[in-house]
Amino acid sequence: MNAVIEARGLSKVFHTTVRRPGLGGALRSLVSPERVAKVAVRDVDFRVGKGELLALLGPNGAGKSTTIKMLTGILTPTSGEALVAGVVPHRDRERNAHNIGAVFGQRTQLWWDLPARESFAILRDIYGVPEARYRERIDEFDGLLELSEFWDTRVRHLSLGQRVRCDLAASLLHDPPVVFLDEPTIGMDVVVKEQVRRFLRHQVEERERTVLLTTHDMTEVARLAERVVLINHGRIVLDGPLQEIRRRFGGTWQIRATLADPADVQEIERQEQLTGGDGPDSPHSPGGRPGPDGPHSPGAPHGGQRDLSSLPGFAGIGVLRREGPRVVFGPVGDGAPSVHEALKVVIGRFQVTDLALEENDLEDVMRSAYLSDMPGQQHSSSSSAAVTSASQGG
Ligand SMILES: Nc1ncnc2c1ncn2[C@@H]1O[C@H](COP(=O)(O)OP(=O)(O)OP(=O)(O)O)[C@@H](O)[C@H]1O
Repeated sequence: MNAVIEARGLSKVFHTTVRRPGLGGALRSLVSPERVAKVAVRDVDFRVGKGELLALLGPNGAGKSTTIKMLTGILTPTSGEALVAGVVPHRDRERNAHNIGAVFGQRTQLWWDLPARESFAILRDIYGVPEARYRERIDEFDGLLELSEFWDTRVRHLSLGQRVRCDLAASLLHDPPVVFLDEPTIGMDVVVKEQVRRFLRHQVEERERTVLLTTHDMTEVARLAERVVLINHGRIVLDGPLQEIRRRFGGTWQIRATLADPADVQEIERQEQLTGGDGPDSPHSPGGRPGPDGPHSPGAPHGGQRDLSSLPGFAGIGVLRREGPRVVFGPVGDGAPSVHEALKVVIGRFQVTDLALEENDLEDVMRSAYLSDMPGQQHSSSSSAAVTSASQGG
């Protein structure tokens, strides 16, 4: 992959002065200030290719904004290197500014007392955008974000959703190949969020921009990101496709199917007997929906019980429950496929008359992923996702 954004061993340590409690403590702090080092980002490596949207995810205080600030040149890394469109951001801020657009959801780059139209004209002049190009882009952005209805309103009077739409358009006026978005849709209503997501998809798919996005909104992640980097305590704990994260931390899907062919039902019965299953709907069968803790949760089939792995293509797929021809398939073990892969296998092998899917909510998946990043926990490695075991950072 030809990387457009590259972080190599990127680290940032903040040094802050702590105030001791009480009046005596305050006086002592004045005379001999106590300095503490906070490692916000440690040894972070990732690459993002042209036309790729990567979601940088992690709990509060994980180090996402600090990483973005180093990649935009706002902060200088303590060690390691950032390279964005061939430029080291903090060393060549001017060239970097021409290559990137950035939106920090909580702040604006527009002039508070000017109407949006005038802010845009100033940015056009700063970046030297030719008039014809400027018109073209404004038309494109207006078509996607409906800016003209508040074009002449002072920025200070815009609603949050209107202001962020303006900020998004403003950040792309100079046609940068790289865009950084730090929680761009925070506080927006669902309609505006969807509009912004369509806009971002357009920028990635049609304009081949490279986008690095942080968000706590899992719907956003599901709609926009194919690949995610998960950061916790300043370290990368996982870098891989969203499907891989679902598989690893949220292997709790179910496929409910009614088999049309009695021969298929017999085949399943045979497999159940072969793998030492307790038979359909025994008191020992897993019963309800597996828990949110992944394949090893108490509800998931385990230890080969009702495992269908010996059927071609069924590795990692088992029977959770069965009542005659009505079968509930679910994941078995660490190598379980995603619900979409499993669905292909099930309908490829069996004729079904009735089908329903249930997949774990992405919020639950991410909660499991965040919680799994505890000292002493090891993630097993995988072919399609680079996984690093992380210890708790300071
Ligand atoms: N200027 C600073 N001085 C000292 N510590 C800082 C500074 N900026 C950030 N930190 C600390 O670095 C850590 C990472 O913060 P950062 O803002 O990067 O997290 P984040 O993942 O973006 O969190 P959130 O999702 O809450 O925005 C936090 O512990 C934070 O307190």
